[in-house]
Amino acid sequence: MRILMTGANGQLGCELRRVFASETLILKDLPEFDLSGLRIEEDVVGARPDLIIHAGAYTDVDGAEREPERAMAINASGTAQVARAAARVGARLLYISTDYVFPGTQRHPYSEADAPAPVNAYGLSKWRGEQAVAESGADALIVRTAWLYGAMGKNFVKSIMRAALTQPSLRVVDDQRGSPTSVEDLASVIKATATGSMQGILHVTNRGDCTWCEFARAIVEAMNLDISVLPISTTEAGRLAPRPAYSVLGQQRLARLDLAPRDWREALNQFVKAEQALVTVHP
Ligand SMILES: NC(=O)C1=CN([C@@H]2O[C@H](COP(=O)(O)OP(=O)(O)OC[C@H]3O[C@@H](n4cnc5c(N)ncnc54)[C@H](OP(=O)(O)O)[C@@H]3O)[C@@H](O)[C@H]2O)C=CC1
Ligand SMILES: Cc1cn([C@H]2C[C@H](O)[C@@H](COP(=O)(O)OP(=O)(O)O[C@H]3O[C@@H](C)C(=O)[C@@H](O)[C@H]3O)O2)c(=O)[nH]c1=O
Repeated sequence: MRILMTGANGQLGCELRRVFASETLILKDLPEFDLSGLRIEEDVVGARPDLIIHAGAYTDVDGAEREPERAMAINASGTAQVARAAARVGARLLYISTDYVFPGTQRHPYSEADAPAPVNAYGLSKWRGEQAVAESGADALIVRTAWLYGAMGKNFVKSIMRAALTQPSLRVVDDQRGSPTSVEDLASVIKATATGSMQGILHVTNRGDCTWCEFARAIVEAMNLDISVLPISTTEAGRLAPRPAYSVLGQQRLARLDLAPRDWREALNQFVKAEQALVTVHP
């Protein structure tokens, strides 16, 4: 199978390359492949893929608030080109989207049928991307995930692990709730749904939920460190972009497929141990 991956050098892209290593991979990322450019559709059509996994995106949430047009060009217009190309060549398309499409006003998990209403520019641009995928007529599955971490690239787990080794205490937001997700677990669900006929939207996260502060405490605990993690409010954190206060994604559709991933703590503990082992071997 010829698989075209966008965002191939990102944190999810690196894991997808590992999982799909036995297939013919067409890897796309900056600088040669720029989703904000005008040649994306032709480029993808020319590659004649059977499957497209579209993970490339502008993912800096505060950055998107500063330059919303650029986020929109990449995440919405770029995605529209990828989706049109998928429809033209008859390729199946998996588009990776986010919990940040939801407003966060609910206090029970969002289902695939709930209406998005993003509170920040990143979330809006990703939702526009979803709409373009749905309108393209391609054989497409929108995979919404959340709070991703993996060995490659920047993420919350690696930031907290670094900070915990150098700071006596940490201050972390305690009024936003979501579901941490390991790229390893997400990639195995992506693999399971890559072929087949599932369409529409699928929510995929690790099981369970927490606040960022609870997440940070679990990271510190997994590191066997005894430092305090102090809860703060979103306002105190002073980040530019608003974030949903609650963005837990309901997993009913995933459970029906018998694909429900592990509890977030189990996945996190394994990840932290592996990261620590790496640091011990290569100081
Ligand atoms: N990270 C998270 O917590 C979550 C992510 N998602 C979604 O999952 C997907 C993968 O995320 P993740 O791997 O974490 O993100 P990364 O930022 O690690 O990877 C995104 C990749 O896209 C590339 N990219 C950025 N701008 C462009 C552009 N103009 N043209 C082409 N490629 C570009 C990035 O390159 P460079 O690094 O050089 O900018 C990077 O390689 C994204 O679609 C994201 O929206 C969904 C939920 C949670
Ligand atoms: C590192 C850190 C973060 N925070 C807060 C800031 C923010 O409100 C919250 C999360 O911070 P981050 O900047 O790591 O995460 P953020 O960029 O909001 O993460 C999001 O990324 C995009 C791409 C997604 O799609 C989402 O699912 C989600 O993972 O935690 C602290 O309070 N203290 C800290 O030390």
